[in-house]
Parts: sequence; C-alpha cells; structure tokens
Amino acid sequence: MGVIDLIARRAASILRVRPCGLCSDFDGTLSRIVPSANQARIEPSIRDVLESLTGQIDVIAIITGRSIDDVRRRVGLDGLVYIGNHGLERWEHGVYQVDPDALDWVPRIQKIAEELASRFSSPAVEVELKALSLSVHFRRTDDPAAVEQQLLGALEPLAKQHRLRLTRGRMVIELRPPIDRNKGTALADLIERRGLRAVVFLGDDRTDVDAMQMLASLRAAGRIEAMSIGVRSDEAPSELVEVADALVDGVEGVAALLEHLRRLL
Ligand SMILES: O=P(O)(O)OC[C@H]1O[C@H](O[C@H]2O[C@H](CO)[C@@H](O)[C@H](O)[C@H]2O)[C@H](O)[C@@H](O)[C@@H]1O
Repeated sequence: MGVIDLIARRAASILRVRPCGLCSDFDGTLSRIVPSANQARIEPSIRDVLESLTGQIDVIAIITGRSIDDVRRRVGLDGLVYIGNHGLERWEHGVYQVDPDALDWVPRIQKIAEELASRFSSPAVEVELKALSLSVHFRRTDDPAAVEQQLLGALEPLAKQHRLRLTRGRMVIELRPPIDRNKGTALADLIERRGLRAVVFLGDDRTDVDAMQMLASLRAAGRIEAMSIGVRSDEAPSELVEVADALVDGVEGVAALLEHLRRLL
C-alpha cells in the first residue's frame, strides 16, 4: 500500500464522521504555482473530484488569500463554501458576507496599491489588489531574494504608518487590515456555524499553518476529528512541514489523494 493510499484511508475514516468538512487552500494546493497570479487555474482533475464529492461530504470549502470573486471564477463550482481574503469575506449558499470592519480599509488599501504600482513599475513586480487586502508578487523578478528585501524595505514602513498587517507567502508579501482574522479563525467559525464534527484540511503555505494549528487545538480539546495535509514543495515553510499530520508532493499529490478519497467514500 502506497503513502497516498494510507493518507487517503485515514482522511476517509475522518470524513465518515458526520457532519464533516473537506477544506482546502487554493494556490499551490488545488492550483499549480504559476509565474503570474492571473494565470492560476484549478487543476481540472481536482475540480472533477470536488464536483463529484459535493453531496457526499457535508461541506467542501476553499479558504484562500484570494478575493472571493477571483477564486469563485477560477473554481466555478457553486456547491462549495468560499472564504476569501484570509477569512475577511465568505460566500455560502449564494450569500456573500464581509467583515464590516474590513470595509473601512478598502479606500486606504486601494490608494496604497496604486502608490506601490507606480513606485515598483517593473512588470516583474505585480501588485494584486483584492479590495480588502493587497499582494505584492515578485516571482517573476530575476533575483527574487534581493527584490524581496527591497520590497520589505518599502512595505514595512508603509504597514506601520497605516497600521496594516504585513504577512509573507510564496514569493509574495501581503498587506492586510489589522483585524484578528486568519484561516484558523475562519475555519473555527465554519466548524461552529455548520456543526462540523470532522475536518480534513489541505494547504501549502504559511497562512495555512493557522488553520492547521486551529484544527490541532480543537482536536486536542476533543471537539472534532481532524487531519491536516501539507503540500510539499521547494518553497514549503518549515512550520507547515512540522504542523501537518501528513504530507503529499505538490498539486499532483493532492490530485492523486483526492482521487483515492473519491473511490473510498
Ligand atoms: O491562500 P492561497 O489560496 O494559497 O492564496 C495565497 C496567495 O496565492 C496567490 O499567489 C500565489 O500563487 C500565484 C499563482 O500561482 C503565484 O504566482 C504567487 O507567487 C503565489 O504567492 C494569489 O495571487 C494571492 O492573492 C494569494 O494571497
């Protein structure tokens, strides 16, 4: 029996406890990492599996740093729950909800995005405005490590000046409102709202560690059955590898795992 098969069997046993949820990050987990944010697309075989699991699993949720509009367009499945901007907004049963405190930050974030776009006019630095937050990408630069330092030099004072949170991900720096929301709190809310007793979560990056830690603490408190599956890559942060209950290799590993899961459930 292969590793993927063992992980799938464990995940399937958790998802037999009802009500259950299968929750996942998007970029680097369901979608391969590509040079530009706008080129990302869900892996077609993963989309098929998620579509066929809808109805068999009580809640399938995508919890992402992207905006809801963006990720819904890229996934294109209406039966899912979408949680965007690292937990500041959600779309569930066709209803969109946003953290009202986050709305106050929209004009300021837009202004900062415009400022950054003119300051870093190289086409290799991409400023992605997501209404409630913004991302500055440097994957396409010739020397990402050096550009990251330059960007941090500019973004750290800006974050301080505007009281924004600065977070880092895979060749990206993000500015977010100073609101105590992250993928962990978003997942805890979802568990509470939908009365979930079992959750499997998949993710590849630092912001996913919040969700994995939240699951670990709810499991330790005896509240839920849970399993965190990390996606291994050259860019995987060490905290993800430490906190995940199991690891699969890249988006291909996720696709293989979900296909196994479909057969087992
Ligand atoms: O929480 P996630 O769903 O993983 O979103 C995190 C960020 O992902 C996107 O950026 C990442 O993917 C890009 C496309 O593959 C890649 O070019 C970039 O280097 C990655 O950081 C997205 O653009 C961001 O808005 C998300 O916050």
